[in-house]
Amino acid sequence: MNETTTASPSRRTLLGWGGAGLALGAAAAGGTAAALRLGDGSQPAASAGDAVPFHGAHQAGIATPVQDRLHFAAFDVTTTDRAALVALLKEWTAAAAAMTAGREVGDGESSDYADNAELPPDDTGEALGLKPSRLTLTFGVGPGLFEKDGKDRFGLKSRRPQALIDLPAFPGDNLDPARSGGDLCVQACADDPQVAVHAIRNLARIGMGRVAIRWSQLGFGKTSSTTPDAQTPRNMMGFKDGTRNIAGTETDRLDKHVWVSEKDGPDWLAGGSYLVARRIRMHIETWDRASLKDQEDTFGRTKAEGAPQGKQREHDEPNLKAMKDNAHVRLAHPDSNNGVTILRRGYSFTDGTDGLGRLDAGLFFIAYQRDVRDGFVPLQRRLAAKDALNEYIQHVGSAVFAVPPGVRDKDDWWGRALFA
Ligand SMILES: C=CC1=C(C)c2cc3[nH]c(cc4nc(cc5[nH]c(cc1n2)c(C)c5CCC(=O)O)C(CCC(=O)O)=C4C)c(C)c3C=C
Ligand SMILES: [Fe+2]
Repeated sequence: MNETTTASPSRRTLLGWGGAGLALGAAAAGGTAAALRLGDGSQPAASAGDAVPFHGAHQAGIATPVQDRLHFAAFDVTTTDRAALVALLKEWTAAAAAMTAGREVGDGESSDYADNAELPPDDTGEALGLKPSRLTLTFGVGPGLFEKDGKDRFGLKSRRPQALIDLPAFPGDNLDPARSGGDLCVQACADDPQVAVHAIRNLARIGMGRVAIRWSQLGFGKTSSTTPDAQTPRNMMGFKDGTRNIAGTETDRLDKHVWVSEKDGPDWLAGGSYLVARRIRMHIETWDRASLKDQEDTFGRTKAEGAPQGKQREHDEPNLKAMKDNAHVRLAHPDSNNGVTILRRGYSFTDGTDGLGRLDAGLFFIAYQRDVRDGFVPLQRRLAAKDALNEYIQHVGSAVFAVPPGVRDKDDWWGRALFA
């Protein structure tokens, strides 16, 4: 698994080192960043400025510790040329490896480093001087890449995973097509919002003429944790969110519930996962008028401590029968769903106010799973039918992506096995 490295030179420092910086960058691209940067083989301790290695068996940004900020982008592929798409994915991979290591895209931002001062710089520059900030870039492919309007656009139709279904409609959905779907996605997570936004902006810029951003979502205040020792974050409803999630260290549970195995197929996806994203709007003003008792009954947990109802401490084992029949946690718990378990990695969002003066705020829900047909779909069917939380939320955006395994080394690239 990808580990966080402690040495965290800023982008400018790396440039300042000149040749040394370039040599370090090349080594990072070879997958030895952690060892080189530490130099002593010791285990790294994560902190907010660090770099998370880009190369590995699985993509970073799934089981790796959750960062503070999100910029998620879904892209439409606008080119019809398979070779142009492949070239883009190679360029994206090189740029992603550089940015996650805290380096600039291509030759950099300023004309000092560009080949030709008459051209725009390779990097837009706003992350210059900022630390890597644990930036992870996680890449996925949507159903439309395989087939759209009955057309096999890139000769990939036969390679579509059976589990990459078009999600069914759920009761209560009010999905906006302009905030749903996408042929490709990139999930950028970082501890500094400017680093995450810079990454998506530069990928979009590289993709000009071949892809176009369909929709994107900024997120803050992570609403999940893959590191159970850390304090559990709270969502916009004021409740601890992520108490019972799969931890990044639980390799058995990750293998069982998150990573696609070789026998699941298809081959190109082994070691990858499936991502479901849902933009879930909260009716904040209604929630804020609900009594504490109603709020706690809605989730089946206490607000202050986050303990399951009838228990004292946050991490006490829930007694589902102590919760109301329609409590969110009771309905979502694996014991109520034949063991169904997903890895949640969502973020809060606030996108100003709507035309009626209400906050446009909520949860940008992200879940990773080994098969959406045994993960998000049955869970959401149950929640959509019965969840007390439905009084206060509405799903307004939706997308599903297959997330390939990790990029192995500097010769590998996002989607290589798919296009092979
Ligand atoms: C389809 C899956 C889920 C959706 C959609 C969903 C939306 C949603 N959840 C919260 C807040 C909380 N969820 C909590 C637990 C929880 N939620 C899901 C699944 C979905 N949630 C699961 C599988 C679980 C874990 C159940 C368990 O094993 O006990 C909690 C409790 C704390 C925790 O365990 O994380 C909160 C709080 C909101 C606000 C929301 C939509 C806006
Ligand atoms: Fe939930």
